Amino acid sequence: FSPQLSPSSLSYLASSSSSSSSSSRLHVSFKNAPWGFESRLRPGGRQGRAAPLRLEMQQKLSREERLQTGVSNAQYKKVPAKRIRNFSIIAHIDHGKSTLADRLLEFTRTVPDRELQQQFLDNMDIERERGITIKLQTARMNYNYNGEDYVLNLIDTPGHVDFSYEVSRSLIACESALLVVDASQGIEAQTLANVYLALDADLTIIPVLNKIDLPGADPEKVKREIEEVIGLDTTDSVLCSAKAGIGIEDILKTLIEKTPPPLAREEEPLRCLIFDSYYDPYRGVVTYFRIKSGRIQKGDKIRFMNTGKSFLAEEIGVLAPTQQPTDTLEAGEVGYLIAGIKTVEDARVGDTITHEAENRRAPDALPGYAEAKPMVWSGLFPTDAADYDTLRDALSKLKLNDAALQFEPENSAAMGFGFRCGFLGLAAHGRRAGRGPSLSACTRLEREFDLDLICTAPSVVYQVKPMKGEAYFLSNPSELPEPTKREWIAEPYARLEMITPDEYVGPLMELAQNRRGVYKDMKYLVEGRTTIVYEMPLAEMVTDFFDHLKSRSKGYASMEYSLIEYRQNDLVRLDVAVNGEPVDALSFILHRDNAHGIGKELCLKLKEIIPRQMFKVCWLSAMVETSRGRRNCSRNRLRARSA
Ligand SMILES: Nc1nc2c(ncn2[C@@H]2O[C@H](COP(=O)(O)OP(=O)(O)OP(=O)(O)O)[C@@H](O)[C@H]2O)c(=O)[nH]1
Repeated sequence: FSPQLSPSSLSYLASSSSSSSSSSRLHVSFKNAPWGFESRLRPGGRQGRAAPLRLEMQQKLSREERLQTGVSNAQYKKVPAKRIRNFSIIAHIDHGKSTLADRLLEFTRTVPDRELQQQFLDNMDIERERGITIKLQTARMNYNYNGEDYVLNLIDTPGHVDFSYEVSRSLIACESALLVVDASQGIEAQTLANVYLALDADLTIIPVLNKIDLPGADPEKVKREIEEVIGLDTTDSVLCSAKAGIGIEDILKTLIEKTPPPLAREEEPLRCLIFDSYYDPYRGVVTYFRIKSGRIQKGDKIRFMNTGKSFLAEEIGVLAPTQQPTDTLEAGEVGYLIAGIKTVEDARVGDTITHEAENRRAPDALPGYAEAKPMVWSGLFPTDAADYDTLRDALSKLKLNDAALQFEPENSAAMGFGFRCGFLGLAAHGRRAGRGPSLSACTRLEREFDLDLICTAPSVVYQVKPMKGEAYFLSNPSELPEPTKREWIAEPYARLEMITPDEYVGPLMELAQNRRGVYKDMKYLVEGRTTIVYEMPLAEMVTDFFDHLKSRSKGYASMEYSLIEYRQNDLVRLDVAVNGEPVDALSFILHRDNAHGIGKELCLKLKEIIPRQMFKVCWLSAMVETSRGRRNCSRNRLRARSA
């Protein structure tokens, strides 16, 4: 323990899987430690006996230090375009994408020591703890095959559907994709969604059947499933175990032989596709790009074609996987750019970089650019009002790194001052743990900025047509005009695809039906699995749909969704009043048919949660709009117990 560490700089997270198990662990991380180290406290004694804690300390090294240890093959080598292979790894969550990426880096000796940091590519703490990839990371590998030097650019994609636009941009930057499927589980919903994106991007798909070391693995069955459901030929598929390091060389060989090399278009005007960007506090925004045509040089004056902003290319280079500056990069290569950009909003994923000079400028941008818009909104309030400024600064900092994050001040009589924040989507990694959609952002705020926050229930963006004027989008339910002042409300619908073992089809259909789902399609897959398609309001999915899906299917079903359109519905606003005063932060919009039941349930919950007082403090009621005004929906008002 370093003397600089005060108790307040120490935060810990206890994660004990079961109290009786000797594997229960206490994770301790030191916030202000000079070179951040992690320690694990493990019960040292036998099961069930109170015993002194044993302390294991593992010093974490920085990336650079890590690369200096052991032998590395990461030095920048220029090779002609015909010996470059740009590829991605696509998979359903937990099918082993990051583990495989790790193994590839290790096998090509790009990252020398595997023990030092597992899953090099998932480099954020939260991701490592949860084992989920949030941000893209790319890595350049040198590999000698048949006596020739090849460069393999791995573009890691985010695993979750919320990032499907980012996934699609990463895929466009590649020529092939390794489709990793868990050989003990088979195809899952996200496998299909990712394959469709890869097919849209015209990629060569190489099936990789992972986890063949597991006793339950049945690669032949999964191959049949891939052929029948996706229609891919599996003759060239590779069997591997990323964990045990089996089949890695075969993957590299297949990758080199099957992936088409990028087109050599050095003489055409410069066009680089941005597939990722992040904010570095010391260097500004770092942009990752793939050069589709032309050549970029350090010191070039460049232009981002969709935002119209111009910058000077102060530094360009490759990611091997640490940044290695170079002077020039040519068509087919993947690299990074530092150009004094202040926020990631100026270097958006999907934008095209070209030269600023008119005679060198590309005539048109690469297709497919879109601006990421937040789909799920939630209120964030600091539990201590004095933290309001810290929260605002923290959100501004997060925004530097997340172009889709939006926030605006919100003032609630009950909660005080806070912010209404918009996030990209449902973020299954949050729901997995049974928490709200903003978990990832919330956890980061709490962890990195030492804040204690209250997050309100998530809501979606509605479309409202007032009696006078144009329809507009509304993210804050408390701003919904009165029933007499509006014509209609529309809500976003998503196409939902669930894959499940046959025996859970009934419970899952019932779940979808209860959530206002409209049945669309059902198909039988290979050996006892079924895919069911519904169209469902997004609002019905944002809260706990995923948890219910998992519990009704005992964890076996998987889901995937994509937004389709806005549809008008009989929607109303439900206000919650405590002691007669409506609490605006608790307002939400829902279907009229559900209003009574949900309002009543909410009142009962609040009755339990609100602490008892020495005097008659409140009655709780949920009020629902009717065309004539408001109606109290919990008929027998629930009286909170007075002392
Ligand atoms: N037995 C076995 N386990 C594996 C293998 N590959 C990965 N795993 C385990 O599967 C789990 C998930 O692996 P990840 O590599 O994190 O999966 P991922 O697809 O990157 O997951 P996300 O980042 O959440 O999308 C981890 O516990 C791995 O140790 C394998 O070949 N065999």
